[in-house]
Amino acid sequence: MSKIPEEFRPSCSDDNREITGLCLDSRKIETGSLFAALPSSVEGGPDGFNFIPQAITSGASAILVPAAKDTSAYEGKVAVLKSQNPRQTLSLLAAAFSENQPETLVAITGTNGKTSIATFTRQIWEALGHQAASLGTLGIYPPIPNAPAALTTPDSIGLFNSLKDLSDLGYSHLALEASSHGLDQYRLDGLCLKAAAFSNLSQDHLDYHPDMASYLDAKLRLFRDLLPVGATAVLNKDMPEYDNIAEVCAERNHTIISYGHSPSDLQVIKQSPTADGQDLTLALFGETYEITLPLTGSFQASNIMAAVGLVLATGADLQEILAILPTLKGVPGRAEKIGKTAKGGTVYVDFAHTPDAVETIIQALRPHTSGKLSIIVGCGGDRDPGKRPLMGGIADKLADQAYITDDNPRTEDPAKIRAQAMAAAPNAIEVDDRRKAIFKAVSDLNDGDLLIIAGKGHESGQIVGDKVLPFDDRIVAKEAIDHTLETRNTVQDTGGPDYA
Ligand SMILES: CC(=O)N[C@H]1[C@@H](OP(=O)(O)OP(=O)(O)OC[C@H]2O[C@@H](n3ccc(=O)[nH]c3=O)[C@H](O)[C@@H]2O)O[C@H](CO)[C@@H](O)[C@@H]1O[C@H](C)C(=O)N[C@@H](C)C(=O)N[C@H](CCC(=O)O)C(=O)O
Ligand SMILES: Nc1ncnc2c1ncn2[C@@H]1O[C@H](COP(=O)(O)OP(=O)(O)OP(=O)(O)O)[C@@H](O)[C@H]1O
Ligand SMILES: N[C@H](CCC[C@H](N)C(=O)O)C(=O)O
Ligand SMILES: [Mg+2]
Repeated sequence: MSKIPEEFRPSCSDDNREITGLCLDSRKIETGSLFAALPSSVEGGPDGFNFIPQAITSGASAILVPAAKDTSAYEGKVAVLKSQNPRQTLSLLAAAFSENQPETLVAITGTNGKTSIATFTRQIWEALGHQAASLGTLGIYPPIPNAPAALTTPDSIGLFNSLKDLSDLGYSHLALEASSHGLDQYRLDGLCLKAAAFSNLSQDHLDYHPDMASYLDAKLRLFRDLLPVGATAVLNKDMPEYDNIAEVCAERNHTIISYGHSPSDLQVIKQSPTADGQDLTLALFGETYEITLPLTGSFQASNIMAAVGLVLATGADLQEILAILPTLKGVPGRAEKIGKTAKGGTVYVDFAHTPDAVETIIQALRPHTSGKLSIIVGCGGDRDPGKRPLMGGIADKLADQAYITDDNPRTEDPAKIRAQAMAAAPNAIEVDDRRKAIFKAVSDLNDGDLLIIAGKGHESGQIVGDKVLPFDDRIVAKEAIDHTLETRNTVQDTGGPDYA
Protein backbone atom coordinates (compact mmCIF):
# COMPACT_ATOMS: atom_id res chain seq x y z
CA MET A 1 0.00 0.00 0.00
CA SER A 2 1.52 3.34 -1.02
CA LYS A 3 0.33 6.89 -1.16
CA ILE A 4 0.36 8.60 -4.55
CA PRO A 5 3.60 10.60 -4.35
CA GLU A 6 2.99 14.28 -3.58
CA GLU A 7 4.37 15.53 -6.90
CA PHE A 8 1.84 13.47 -8.81
CA ARG A 9 -1.22 14.51 -6.85
CA PRO A 10 -3.50 16.73 -8.86
CA SER A 11 -3.34 20.34 -7.78
CA CYS A 12 -7.13 20.51 -7.95
CA SER A 13 -7.52 17.77 -5.33
CA ASP A 14 -6.08 17.07 -1.91
CA ASP A 15 -7.03 13.45 -2.30
CA ASN A 16 -4.15 11.44 -0.86
CA ARG A 17 -5.80 8.08 -0.51
CA GLU A 18 -3.57 5.06 -0.63
CA ILE A 19 -3.41 2.86 -3.70
CA THR A 20 -2.36 -0.76 -3.88
CA GLY A 21 -0.62 -0.69 -7.22
CA LEU A 22 -0.61 0.50 -10.83
CA CYS A 23 -2.36 -1.05 -13.79
CA LEU A 24 -2.78 -0.10 -17.44
CA ASP A 25 -5.27 -2.78 -18.44
CA SER A 26 -8.87 -2.60 -17.18
CA ARG A 27 -9.06 -6.40 -17.45
CA LYS A 28 -6.33 -6.86 -14.85
CA ILE A 29 -7.36 -4.37 -12.16
CA GLU A 30 -6.78 -5.30 -8.54
CA THR A 31 -8.81 -3.70 -5.77
CA GLY A 32 -7.46 -0.31 -4.72
CA SER A 33 -5.16 0.17 -7.70
CA LEU A 34 -4.65 3.12 -10.02
CA PHE A 35 -5.86 2.56 -13.58
CA ALA A 36 -3.82 4.41 -16.20
CA ALA A 37 -6.38 5.09 -18.94
CA LEU A 38 -4.04 5.52 -21.89
CA PRO A 39 -4.96 6.35 -25.47
CA SER A 40 -3.69 3.73 -27.92
CA SER A 41 -0.21 4.14 -29.31
CA VAL A 42 -1.53 3.18 -32.74
CA GLU A 43 -4.14 4.89 -34.88
CA GLY A 44 -7.55 3.32 -34.53
CA GLY A 45 -6.56 1.33 -31.42
CA PRO A 46 -8.74 1.23 -28.30
CA ASP A 47 -8.78 4.21 -25.91
CA GLY A 48 -8.15 3.24 -22.30
CA PHE A 49 -10.46 6.12 -21.28
CA ASN A 50 -13.44 4.05 -22.43
CA PHE A 51 -12.56 1.31 -19.98
CA ILE A 52 -12.68 3.46 -16.84
CA PRO A 53 -16.17 2.27 -15.80
CA GLN A 54 -15.00 -1.35 -16.08
CA ALA A 55 -11.85 -0.51 -14.09
CA ILE A 56 -13.86 1.19 -11.33
CA THR A 57 -16.28 -1.74 -11.17
CA SER A 58 -13.24 -4.01 -10.77
CA GLY A 59 -12.04 -1.93 -7.82
CA ALA A 60 -9.77 0.83 -9.15
CA SER A 61 -9.54 3.64 -6.62
CA ALA A 62 -7.65 6.13 -8.80
CA ILE A 63 -7.38 6.93 -12.49
CA LEU A 64 -4.69 8.61 -14.56
CA VAL A 65 -6.02 10.30 -17.68
CA PRO A 66 -4.89 12.71 -20.41
CA ALA A 67 -5.31 16.33 -19.25
CA ALA A 68 -7.85 17.20 -21.94
CA LYS A 69 -10.38 14.55 -20.93
CA ASP A 70 -13.63 15.43 -19.17
CA THR A 71 -13.55 13.44 -15.94
CA SER A 72 -16.53 15.04 -14.16
CA ALA A 73 -18.34 11.68 -14.15
CA TYR A 74 -15.58 10.13 -12.04
CA GLU A 75 -14.64 12.90 -9.61
CA GLY A 76 -15.66 12.06 -6.07
CA LYS A 77 -15.80 8.35 -6.94
CA VAL A 78 -12.05 7.85 -7.44
CA ALA A 79 -8.91 10.00 -7.22
CA VAL A 80 -8.37 11.61 -10.62
CA LEU A 81 -4.87 12.40 -11.86
CA LYS A 82 -4.57 14.39 -15.06
CA SER A 83 -1.41 14.63 -17.10
CA GLN A 84 -0.33 16.25 -20.35
CA ASN A 85 1.75 13.11 -20.89
CA PRO A 86 0.06 10.22 -19.06
CA ARG A 87 2.43 7.55 -20.41
CA GLN A 88 5.39 9.43 -19.00
CA THR A 89 3.58 10.11 -15.73
CA LEU A 90 2.77 6.41 -15.44
CA SER A 91 6.47 5.53 -15.83
CA LEU A 92 7.52 8.12 -13.28
CA LEU A 93 4.85 6.79 -10.91
CA ALA A 94 6.06 3.22 -11.52
CA ALA A 95 9.64 4.31 -10.79
CA ALA A 96 8.56 6.14 -7.64
CA PHE A 97 6.49 3.19 -6.40
CA SER A 98 9.10 0.53 -7.02
CA GLU A 99 11.78 2.67 -5.34
CA ASN A 100 14.85 0.49 -5.95
CA GLN A 101 16.82 0.03 -9.16
CA PRO A 102 20.16 -1.73 -9.62
CA GLU A 103 22.72 0.92 -8.80
CA THR A 104 24.69 0.54 -12.02
CA LEU A 105 22.20 0.72 -14.84
CA VAL A 106 23.04 1.11 -18.53
CA ALA A 107 20.78 1.11 -21.59
CA ILE A 108 21.44 0.23 -25.21
CA THR A 109 19.51 1.46 -28.23
CA GLY A 110 19.98 0.89 -31.97
CA THR A 111 18.34 -1.14 -34.72
CA ASN A 112 20.60 -4.19 -34.41
CA GLY A 113 22.96 -5.39 -31.69
CA LYS A 114 21.10 -4.35 -28.51
CA THR A 115 20.65 -7.89 -27.18
CA SER A 116 24.23 -8.80 -28.09
CA ILE A 117 25.70 -5.71 -26.41
CA ALA A 118 23.53 -6.14 -23.29
CA THR A 119 24.59 -9.80 -23.05
CA PHE A 120 28.32 -9.06 -23.45
CA THR A 121 28.12 -6.18 -20.96
CA ARG A 122 26.56 -8.53 -18.42
CA GLN A 123 29.16 -11.24 -19.09
CA ILE A 124 32.04 -8.79 -18.60
CA TRP A 125 30.55 -7.43 -15.37
CA GLU A 126 30.01 -10.97 -14.09
CA ALA A 127 33.63 -11.86 -14.83
CA LEU A 128 34.69 -8.72 -12.95
CA GLY A 129 32.86 -10.13 -9.92
CA HIS A 130 29.64 -8.10 -9.99
CA GLN A 131 26.16 -9.53 -9.56
CA ALA A 132 24.92 -8.53 -13.00
CA ALA A 133 21.86 -9.10 -15.18
CA SER A 134 20.62 -8.22 -18.66
CA LEU A 135 17.05 -7.37 -19.69
CA GLY A 136 15.58 -7.31 -23.18
CA THR A 137 14.51 -9.53 -26.07
CA LEU A 138 15.85 -12.63 -24.29
CA GLY A 139 13.91 -11.68 -21.14
CA ILE A 140 15.81 -11.19 -17.90
CA TYR A 141 19.04 -13.14 -17.51
CA PRO A 142 19.73 -14.74 -15.09
CA PRO A 143 16.01 -15.54 -14.95
CA ILE A 144 14.04 -14.24 -11.97
CA PRO A 145 10.46 -14.97 -10.85
CA ASN A 146 7.64 -12.74 -12.17
CA ALA A 147 9.59 -11.42 -15.16
CA PRO A 148 7.33 -9.38 -17.49
CA ALA A 149 6.05 -10.74 -20.81
CA ALA A 150 8.56 -10.84 -23.61
CA LEU A 151 8.85 -7.37 -25.10
CA THR A 152 12.33 -5.99 -25.77
CA THR A 153 11.46 -3.10 -23.45
CA PRO A 154 8.65 -4.16 -21.09
CA ASP A 155 5.83 -1.77 -20.18
CA SER A 156 6.83 0.66 -17.46
CA ILE A 157 4.95 -1.11 -14.66
CA GLY A 158 6.57 -4.47 -15.46
CA LEU A 159 9.94 -2.85 -16.04
CA PHE A 160 10.13 -0.98 -12.75
CA ASN A 161 8.77 -3.97 -10.82
CA SER A 162 11.59 -6.05 -12.30
CA LEU A 163 14.18 -3.42 -11.44
CA LYS A 164 13.01 -3.52 -7.84
CA ASP A 165 13.03 -7.34 -7.82
CA LEU A 166 16.55 -7.41 -9.28
CA SER A 167 17.75 -4.86 -6.78
CA ASP A 168 16.13 -6.75 -3.87
CA LEU A 169 17.80 -9.96 -5.11
CA GLY A 170 21.18 -8.24 -4.84
CA TYR A 171 21.83 -7.35 -8.50
CA SER A 172 23.99 -4.24 -8.54
CA HIS A 173 24.50 -4.11 -12.34
CA LEU A 174 21.96 -4.23 -15.16
CA ALA A 175 22.25 -3.73 -18.93
CA LEU A 176 18.90 -3.21 -20.61
CA GLU A 177 17.63 -2.79 -24.15
CA ALA A 178 15.84 0.44 -25.02
CA SER A 179 13.66 -0.20 -28.06
CA SER A 180 12.36 2.69 -30.15
CA HIS A 181 8.79 1.71 -29.18
CA GLY A 182 9.81 1.73 -25.52
CA LEU A 183 11.44 5.15 -25.83
CA ASP A 184 8.61 6.62 -27.90
CA GLN A 185 6.05 5.35 -25.38
CA TYR A 186 8.02 6.65 -22.36
CA ARG A 187 8.29 3.13 -20.92
CA LEU A 188 11.81 3.90 -19.62
CA ASP A 189 11.29 7.37 -18.14
CA GLY A 190 12.35 7.26 -14.50
CA LEU A 191 15.46 5.11 -15.02
CA CYS A 192 18.57 6.25 -13.16
CA LEU A 193 21.13 5.54 -15.87
CA LYS A 194 24.90 5.63 -15.59
CA ALA A 195 25.58 5.24 -19.32
CA ALA A 196 23.87 4.54 -22.62
CA ALA A 197 24.98 3.18 -26.01
CA PHE A 198 23.77 3.64 -29.61
CA SER A 199 24.70 0.69 -31.84
CA ASN A 200 23.43 1.62 -35.32
CA LEU A 201 20.40 2.78 -37.29
CA SER A 202 18.87 1.11 -40.34
CA GLN A 203 15.37 0.46 -41.62
CA ASP A 204 12.96 -1.22 -39.24
CA HIS A 205 9.61 -0.49 -37.60
CA LEU A 206 8.35 1.91 -40.26
CA ASP A 207 4.94 0.39 -39.62
CA TYR A 208 5.05 2.30 -36.32
CA HIS A 209 7.34 5.32 -36.86
CA PRO A 210 6.22 7.57 -39.74
CA ASP A 211 9.75 7.80 -41.22
CA MET A 212 13.44 7.25 -40.46
CA ALA A 213 13.77 10.73 -38.95
CA SER A 214 11.04 9.96 -36.37
CA TYR A 215 12.61 6.55 -35.73
CA LEU A 216 15.98 8.21 -35.02
CA ASP A 217 14.30 10.86 -32.91
CA ALA A 218 12.67 8.21 -30.71
CA LYS A 219 16.08 6.63 -30.13
CA LEU A 220 17.67 10.02 -29.43
CA ARG A 221 15.30 10.41 -26.44
CA LEU A 222 17.67 8.06 -24.60
CA PHE A 223 20.43 10.67 -24.78
CA ARG A 224 18.32 13.84 -24.79
CA ASP A 225 15.78 13.03 -22.08
CA LEU A 226 16.83 9.95 -20.09
CA LEU A 227 20.60 9.87 -19.67
CA PRO A 228 21.43 12.28 -16.84
CA VAL A 229 23.44 15.38 -17.74
CA GLY A 230 27.15 14.59 -17.77
CA ALA A 231 26.79 10.80 -17.93
CA THR A 232 28.58 8.70 -20.56
CA ALA A 233 27.31 8.03 -24.08
CA VAL A 234 28.94 5.16 -25.98
CA LEU A 235 28.50 5.90 -29.67
CA ASN A 236 29.26 4.01 -32.87
CA LYS A 237 31.54 6.30 -34.87
CA ASP A 238 30.77 4.36 -38.09
CA MET A 239 27.16 5.57 -38.09
CA PRO A 240 26.32 8.26 -40.68
CA GLU A 241 24.19 9.84 -37.90
CA TYR A 242 27.17 10.03 -35.50
CA ASP A 243 27.57 13.84 -35.67
CA ASN A 244 23.86 14.36 -35.10
CA ILE A 245 23.88 12.08 -32.03
CA ALA A 246 27.11 13.59 -30.70
CA GLU A 247 25.52 17.06 -30.97
CA VAL A 248 22.57 15.97 -28.82
CA CYS A 249 25.06 14.52 -26.33
CA ALA A 250 27.12 17.73 -26.31
CA GLU A 251 24.02 19.75 -25.41
CA ARG A 252 23.68 17.51 -22.33
CA ASN A 253 27.40 17.56 -21.49
CA HIS A 254 27.62 13.80 -21.86
CA THR A 255 31.10 12.30 -21.98
CA ILE A 256 31.39 10.42 -25.27
CA ILE A 257 33.25 7.14 -25.72
CA SER A 258 33.29 6.45 -29.47
CA TYR A 259 33.88 3.04 -31.01
CA GLY A 260 33.93 1.35 -34.41
CA HIS A 261 36.14 0.78 -37.39
CA SER A 262 36.61 4.52 -37.97
CA PRO A 263 39.23 6.33 -35.91
CA SER A 264 37.67 6.37 -32.45
CA ASP A 265 38.38 5.78 -28.76
CA LEU A 266 37.77 2.03 -29.10
CA GLN A 267 38.79 1.25 -32.64
CA VAL A 268 38.81 -2.10 -34.41
CA ILE A 269 41.83 -1.90 -36.71
CA LYS A 270 41.92 -5.43 -38.09
CA GLN A 271 39.79 -8.58 -37.93
CA SER A 272 40.91 -12.04 -39.03
CA PRO A 273 38.32 -14.80 -38.86
CA THR A 274 39.47 -18.07 -37.26
CA ALA A 275 37.73 -21.44 -37.01
CA ASP A 276 36.19 -20.55 -33.64
CA GLY A 277 36.01 -16.79 -33.74
CA GLN A 278 38.31 -13.96 -34.75
CA ASP A 279 41.65 -12.36 -34.00
CA LEU A 280 41.42 -8.62 -33.46
CA THR A 281 43.86 -5.76 -33.58
CA LEU A 282 42.47 -2.89 -31.55
CA ALA A 283 43.53 0.69 -30.88
CA LEU A 284 42.09 1.60 -27.50
CA PHE A 285 42.60 5.24 -26.57
CA GLY A 286 45.60 5.17 -28.92
CA GLU A 287 47.27 1.99 -27.53
CA THR A 288 47.44 -1.10 -29.75
CA TYR A 289 46.24 -4.48 -28.46
CA GLU A 290 45.91 -7.92 -30.03
CA ILE A 291 43.14 -10.14 -28.69
CA THR A 292 41.43 -13.37 -29.60
CA LEU A 293 37.65 -13.23 -29.53
CA PRO A 294 35.84 -16.59 -29.38
CA LEU A 295 32.85 -15.17 -31.30
CA THR A 296 31.96 -15.79 -34.93
CA GLY A 297 30.75 -12.84 -36.97
CA SER A 298 32.71 -9.69 -37.72
CA PHE A 299 29.81 -7.53 -36.41
CA GLN A 300 30.38 -8.93 -32.92
CA ALA A 301 33.66 -6.96 -32.75
CA SER A 302 31.65 -3.71 -32.89
CA ASN A 303 29.21 -5.02 -30.31
CA ILE A 304 32.10 -5.98 -28.03
CA MET A 305 33.57 -2.48 -28.32
CA ALA A 306 30.19 -1.02 -27.30
CA ALA A 307 30.09 -3.36 -24.29
CA VAL A 308 33.66 -2.44 -23.36
CA GLY A 309 32.68 1.24 -23.54
CA LEU A 310 29.71 0.70 -21.24
CA VAL A 311 31.75 -1.28 -18.71
CA LEU A 312 34.51 1.36 -18.78
CA ALA A 313 31.88 4.06 -18.25
CA THR A 314 30.74 2.30 -15.09
CA GLY A 315 34.18 2.32 -13.55
CA ALA A 316 36.22 -0.72 -14.61
CA ASP A 317 39.87 -1.06 -15.53
CA LEU A 318 40.65 -1.51 -19.25
CA GLN A 319 43.36 -4.17 -18.70
CA GLU A 320 41.02 -6.25 -16.56
CA ILE A 321 38.30 -5.99 -19.21
CA LEU A 322 40.69 -7.04 -21.99
CA ALA A 323 41.71 -10.15 -20.04
CA ILE A 324 38.03 -11.20 -19.98
CA LEU A 325 37.26 -10.82 -23.70
CA PRO A 326 38.80 -14.18 -24.77
CA THR A 327 36.45 -15.96 -22.33
CA LEU A 328 33.16 -14.48 -23.60
CA LYS A 329 30.39 -16.77 -24.78
CA GLY A 330 28.09 -16.36 -27.79
CA VAL A 331 24.56 -14.98 -27.57
CA PRO A 332 21.70 -17.49 -28.02
CA GLY A 333 20.38 -17.41 -31.59
CA ARG A 334 22.92 -14.87 -32.82
CA ALA A 335 25.36 -16.44 -35.34
CA GLU A 336 24.85 -19.65 -33.35
CA LYS A 337 26.47 -22.71 -34.92
CA ILE A 338 24.08 -25.66 -34.89
CA GLY A 339 26.07 -28.45 -36.52
CA LYS A 340 27.27 -30.19 -39.67
CA THR A 341 25.29 -32.29 -42.13
CA ALA A 342 26.30 -35.73 -43.40
CA LYS A 343 27.81 -34.17 -46.53
CA GLY A 344 29.78 -31.61 -44.49
CA GLY A 345 27.65 -28.45 -44.74
CA THR A 346 27.51 -26.18 -41.68
CA VAL A 347 24.28 -24.72 -40.30
CA TYR A 348 23.92 -21.47 -38.34
CA VAL A 349 20.86 -19.84 -36.76
CA ASP A 350 20.75 -16.04 -36.57
CA PHE A 351 18.22 -13.38 -35.54
CA ALA A 352 18.66 -11.19 -38.64
CA HIS A 353 15.22 -9.71 -39.29
CA THR A 354 16.14 -6.40 -40.89
CA PRO A 355 17.72 -5.69 -44.31
CA ASP A 356 20.94 -4.47 -42.68
CA ALA A 357 21.17 -7.53 -40.43
CA VAL A 358 20.62 -9.89 -43.37
CA GLU A 359 23.49 -8.19 -45.22
CA THR A 360 25.66 -8.14 -42.08
CA ILE A 361 25.22 -11.82 -41.25
CA ILE A 362 25.88 -12.95 -44.84
CA GLN A 363 29.08 -10.90 -44.97
CA ALA A 364 30.08 -12.03 -41.49
CA LEU A 365 29.77 -15.75 -42.24
CA ARG A 366 31.07 -15.69 -45.83
CA PRO A 367 34.71 -16.11 -44.64
CA HIS A 368 33.63 -19.27 -42.80
CA THR A 369 32.59 -21.12 -45.94
CA SER A 370 34.78 -22.74 -48.56
CA GLY A 371 31.73 -23.63 -50.63
CA LYS A 372 28.35 -22.01 -51.26
CA LEU A 373 26.51 -19.81 -48.77
CA SER A 374 22.73 -20.11 -48.58
CA ILE A 375 20.22 -18.31 -46.38
CA ILE A 376 16.63 -18.83 -45.27
CA VAL A 377 14.78 -15.53 -44.86
CA GLY A 378 11.23 -14.75 -43.80
CA CYS A 379 9.55 -11.46 -42.93
CA GLY A 380 7.33 -10.88 -39.92
CA GLY A 381 3.63 -10.19 -40.39
CA ASP A 382 2.14 -6.97 -38.92
CA ARG A 383 5.61 -5.44 -39.17
CA ASP A 384 7.17 -2.88 -41.53
CA PRO A 385 6.19 -4.20 -45.01
CA GLY A 386 8.87 -1.99 -46.59
CA LYS A 387 11.51 -4.35 -45.18
CA ARG A 388 10.26 -7.32 -47.21
CA PRO A 389 11.57 -6.61 -50.73
CA LEU A 390 14.77 -5.23 -49.20
CA MET A 391 15.40 -8.41 -47.18
CA GLY A 392 14.48 -10.65 -50.13
CA GLY A 393 16.64 -8.63 -52.53
CA ILE A 394 19.71 -8.61 -50.28
CA ALA A 395 19.43 -12.34 -49.57
CA ASP A 396 19.03 -13.09 -53.27
CA LYS A 397 21.93 -10.88 -54.30
CA LEU A 398 24.47 -11.71 -51.60
CA ALA A 399 23.85 -15.41 -50.96
CA ASP A 400 24.50 -18.15 -53.50
CA GLN A 401 21.00 -19.43 -52.80
CA ALA A 402 18.18 -17.75 -50.89
CA TYR A 403 15.08 -19.53 -49.62
CA ILE A 404 12.06 -17.38 -48.77
CA THR A 405 9.66 -18.77 -46.21
CA ASP A 406 7.46 -17.72 -43.26
CA ASP A 407 8.45 -15.94 -40.05
CA ASN A 408 5.66 -15.07 -37.63
CA PRO A 409 2.93 -14.22 -40.16
CA ARG A 410 0.78 -13.01 -37.25
CA THR A 411 -2.55 -11.76 -38.67
CA GLU A 412 -1.31 -11.48 -42.29
CA ASP A 413 -1.56 -13.93 -45.17
CA PRO A 414 1.88 -15.64 -45.28
CA ALA A 415 1.68 -16.14 -49.07
CA LYS A 416 1.30 -12.38 -49.51
CA ILE A 417 4.31 -11.66 -47.29
CA ARG A 418 6.44 -14.19 -49.18
CA ALA A 419 5.34 -12.69 -52.49
CA GLN A 420 6.52 -9.24 -51.35
CA ALA A 421 9.97 -10.64 -50.55
CA MET A 422 10.05 -12.83 -53.70
CA ALA A 423 9.26 -9.80 -55.88
CA ALA A 424 12.84 -8.62 -55.34
CA ALA A 425 14.42 -12.08 -55.27
CA PRO A 426 14.17 -13.62 -58.75
CA ASN A 427 16.55 -16.50 -58.02
CA ALA A 428 15.17 -17.39 -54.59
CA ILE A 429 13.32 -20.60 -53.85
CA GLU A 430 9.96 -20.04 -52.15
CA VAL A 431 8.93 -22.63 -49.58
CA ASP A 432 5.52 -22.23 -47.97
CA ASP A 433 6.38 -23.76 -44.60
CA ARG A 434 9.36 -22.94 -42.41
CA ARG A 435 10.02 -26.51 -41.37
CA LYS A 436 9.99 -27.69 -44.98
CA ALA A 437 12.29 -24.80 -45.92
CA ILE A 438 14.80 -25.78 -43.23
CA PHE A 439 14.76 -29.45 -44.25
CA LYS A 440 15.18 -28.55 -47.92
CA ALA A 441 17.97 -26.01 -47.40
CA VAL A 442 19.83 -28.35 -45.05
CA SER A 443 19.58 -31.30 -47.43
CA ASP A 444 20.81 -29.10 -50.31
CA LEU A 445 24.13 -28.46 -48.50
CA ASN A 446 27.34 -30.00 -49.83
CA ASP A 447 30.81 -30.25 -48.30
CA GLY A 448 32.10 -26.79 -47.32
CA ASP A 449 28.70 -25.10 -47.79
CA LEU A 450 27.14 -22.93 -45.08
CA LEU A 451 23.47 -22.24 -44.37
CA ILE A 452 22.14 -19.32 -42.33
CA ILE A 453 18.63 -19.77 -40.96
CA ALA A 454 17.74 -16.13 -40.34
CA GLY A 455 15.00 -14.25 -38.53
CA LYS A 456 13.96 -16.18 -35.45
CA GLY A 457 17.18 -16.74 -33.52
CA HIS A 458 16.22 -17.68 -29.94
CA GLU A 459 12.45 -17.64 -30.60
CA SER A 460 10.56 -20.73 -29.52
CA GLY A 461 7.30 -20.14 -31.39
CA GLN A 462 5.81 -19.27 -34.76
CA ILE A 463 3.07 -16.66 -34.34
CA VAL A 464 0.16 -17.52 -36.65
CA GLY A 465 -2.99 -15.46 -36.11
CA ASP A 466 -3.22 -15.01 -32.36
CA LYS A 467 -1.64 -18.41 -31.65
CA VAL A 468 1.98 -19.15 -30.86
CA LEU A 469 2.81 -22.56 -32.31
CA PRO A 470 5.90 -24.23 -30.86
CA PHE A 471 8.77 -23.70 -33.30
CA ASP A 472 12.46 -23.34 -32.61
CA ASP A 473 14.82 -22.98 -35.59
CA ARG A 474 17.62 -24.51 -33.55
CA ILE A 475 15.64 -27.65 -32.78
CA VAL A 476 14.27 -28.01 -36.31
CA ALA A 477 17.75 -27.43 -37.77
CA LYS A 478 19.16 -30.20 -35.55
CA GLU A 479 16.36 -32.51 -36.69
CA ALA A 480 17.12 -31.68 -40.32
CA ILE A 481 20.84 -32.31 -39.76
CA ASP A 482 20.05 -35.62 -38.02
CA HIS A 483 17.84 -36.52 -40.96
CA THR A 484 20.84 -36.15 -43.31
CA LEU A 485 22.93 -38.33 -40.98
CA GLU A 486 20.23 -41.01 -40.72
CA THR A 487 19.60 -41.12 -44.46
CA ARG A 488 23.33 -41.15 -45.33
CA ASN A 489 24.12 -44.21 -47.49
CA THR A 490 20.55 -45.47 -47.22
CA VAL A 491 18.01 -43.54 -49.25
CA GLN A 492 18.12 -40.63 -51.62
CA ASP A 493 17.67 -37.39 -49.68
CA THR A 494 14.02 -36.39 -49.95
CA GLY A 495 14.21 -32.88 -48.59
CA GLY A 496 12.56 -33.97 -45.38
CA PRO A 497 9.13 -35.02 -44.33
CA ASP A 498 6.10 -33.35 -45.86
CA TYR A 499 4.38 -31.13 -43.32
CA ALA A 500 0.86 -29.88 -43.54
C1 LIG B 1 2.20 -1.05 -30.79
C2 LIG B 1 2.72 -1.05 -29.38
O1 LIG B 1 3.89 -0.85 -29.16
N1 LIG B 1 1.81 -1.28 -28.41
C3 LIG B 1 2.22 -1.23 -27.01
C4 LIG B 1 1.34 -0.23 -26.27
O2 LIG B 1 0.04 -0.68 -26.38
P1 LIG B 1 -1.13 0.37 -26.51
O3 LIG B 1 -1.16 1.21 -25.31
O4 LIG B 1 -1.05 1.08 -27.80
O5 LIG B 1 -2.33 -0.66 -26.42
P2 LIG B 1 -3.74 -0.73 -27.09
O6 LIG B 1 -4.02 -2.18 -27.25
O7 LIG B 1 -3.87 0.14 -28.25
O8 LIG B 1 -4.74 -0.22 -25.92
C5 LIG B 1 -4.78 1.12 -25.43
C6 LIG B 1 -4.98 1.09 -23.94
O9 LIG B 1 -6.25 0.53 -23.63
C7 LIG B 1 -6.10 -0.43 -22.62
N2 LIG B 1 -7.20 -1.40 -22.68
C8 LIG B 1 -7.50 -2.03 -23.85
C9 LIG B 1 -8.53 -2.96 -23.90
C10 LIG B 1 -9.27 -3.25 -22.70
O10 LIG B 1 -10.18 -4.07 -22.66
N3 LIG B 1 -8.91 -2.60 -21.57
C11 LIG B 1 -7.92 -1.69 -21.53
O11 LIG B 1 -7.62 -1.14 -20.47
C12 LIG B 1 -4.74 -1.03 -22.90
O12 LIG B 1 -4.21 -1.70 -21.78
C13 LIG B 1 -3.94 0.21 -23.26
O13 LIG B 1 -3.43 0.85 -22.12
O14 LIG B 1 1.72 -0.18 -24.90
C14 LIG B 1 1.64 -1.44 -24.22
C15 LIG B 1 2.08 -1.22 -22.77
O15 LIG B 1 3.35 -0.66 -22.70
C16 LIG B 1 2.52 -2.48 -24.91
O16 LIG B 1 2.37 -3.73 -24.26
C17 LIG B 1 2.11 -2.61 -26.37
O17 LIG B 1 3.03 -3.48 -26.99
C18 LIG B 1 2.48 -4.43 -27.93
C19 LIG B 1 1.99 -5.67 -27.18
C20 LIG B 1 3.55 -4.82 -28.95
O18 LIG B 1 3.45 -5.83 -29.63
N4 LIG B 1 4.58 -4.03 -29.10
C21 LIG B 1 5.71 -4.29 -29.99
C22 LIG B 1 5.47 -3.74 -31.40
C23 LIG B 1 6.91 -3.61 -29.36
O19 LIG B 1 6.76 -2.80 -28.44
N5 LIG B 1 8.09 -3.91 -29.85
C24 LIG B 1 9.26 -3.29 -29.32
C25 LIG B 1 10.42 -3.35 -30.29
C26 LIG B 1 10.95 -4.72 -30.66
C27 LIG B 1 12.39 -4.68 -31.17
O20 LIG B 1 12.64 -4.38 -32.32
O21 LIG B 1 13.29 -4.98 -30.40
C28 LIG B 1 9.61 -3.90 -27.95
O22 LIG B 1 10.11 -3.16 -27.10
O23 LIG B 1 9.38 -5.11 -27.77
N1 LIG C 1 26.36 -4.38 -34.68
C1 LIG C 1 25.59 -4.95 -35.59
N2 LIG C 1 25.48 -4.42 -36.84
C2 LIG C 1 24.67 -4.97 -37.77
N3 LIG C 1 23.95 -6.10 -37.55
C3 LIG C 1 24.03 -6.67 -36.34
C4 LIG C 1 24.84 -6.12 -35.30
N4 LIG C 1 24.70 -6.89 -34.20
C5 LIG C 1 23.84 -7.85 -34.52
N5 LIG C 1 23.45 -7.75 -35.81
C6 LIG C 1 22.47 -8.57 -36.55
O1 LIG C 1 21.21 -8.33 -35.94
C7 LIG C 1 20.67 -9.52 -35.39
C8 LIG C 1 19.99 -9.21 -34.08
O2 LIG C 1 20.99 -8.91 -33.11
P1 LIG C 1 20.54 -8.50 -31.65
O3 LIG C 1 19.53 -9.46 -31.20
O4 LIG C 1 21.75 -8.31 -30.83
O5 LIG C 1 19.86 -7.09 -31.98
P2 LIG C 1 18.68 -6.30 -31.28
O6 LIG C 1 18.96 -4.86 -31.56
O7 LIG C 1 18.57 -6.68 -29.88
O8 LIG C 1 17.39 -6.78 -32.08
P3 LIG C 1 15.83 -6.53 -31.59
O9 LIG C 1 15.51 -5.13 -31.99
O10 LIG C 1 15.01 -7.50 -32.35
O11 LIG C 1 15.78 -6.74 -30.13
C9 LIG C 1 21.85 -10.47 -35.24
O12 LIG C 1 21.42 -11.80 -35.25
C10 LIG C 1 22.69 -10.09 -36.43
O13 LIG C 1 22.20 -10.67 -37.60
N1 LIG D 1 11.40 -7.39 -31.86
C1 LIG D 1 11.22 -7.66 -33.25
C2 LIG D 1 11.48 -9.09 -33.47
C3 LIG D 1 11.20 -9.58 -34.87
C4 LIG D 1 11.50 -11.03 -35.03
C5 LIG D 1 11.05 -11.65 -36.31
N2 LIG D 1 11.07 -13.05 -36.10
C6 LIG D 1 9.67 -11.14 -36.74
O1 LIG D 1 8.69 -11.67 -36.27
O2 LIG D 1 9.64 -10.25 -37.59
C7 LIG D 1 9.80 -7.28 -33.67
O3 LIG D 1 8.88 -7.63 -32.97
O4 LIG D 1 9.68 -6.59 -34.68
MG1 LIG E 1 16.99 -7.30 -28.80
